[in-house]
Amino acid sequence: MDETLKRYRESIDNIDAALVFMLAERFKVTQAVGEYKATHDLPPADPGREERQISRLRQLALDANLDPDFTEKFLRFIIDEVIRHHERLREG
Ligand SMILES: O=C(O)C(=O)C[C@]1(C(=O)O)C=C[C@@H](O)C=C1
Repeated sequence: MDETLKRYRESIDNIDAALVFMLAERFKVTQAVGEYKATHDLPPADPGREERQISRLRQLALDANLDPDFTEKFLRFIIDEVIRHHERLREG
């Protein structure tokens, strides 16, 4: 394979691995949050918190030259999955 393309792909593979590890850590914490919410009778979703997260990350994306709409969609996708996990924990 072309050496340049091979080097780019090695870098992509490292970045993808880091993303998986970071997501695994995030879901570890949100699992604990879900258990806390379920035992303290707190609602699975907190729309105010989500609004603040999205607004903050949109700004960070702009600073980093990343598409803020893409960033919001990505975060929304993750948070929606977290809320589904929280709902399952609440149902027991
Ligand atoms: O911070 C919380 O309360 C969470 O449950 C975590 C989290 C998130 O994944 O960031 C998920 C659901 C809430 O609506 C807000 C944020």
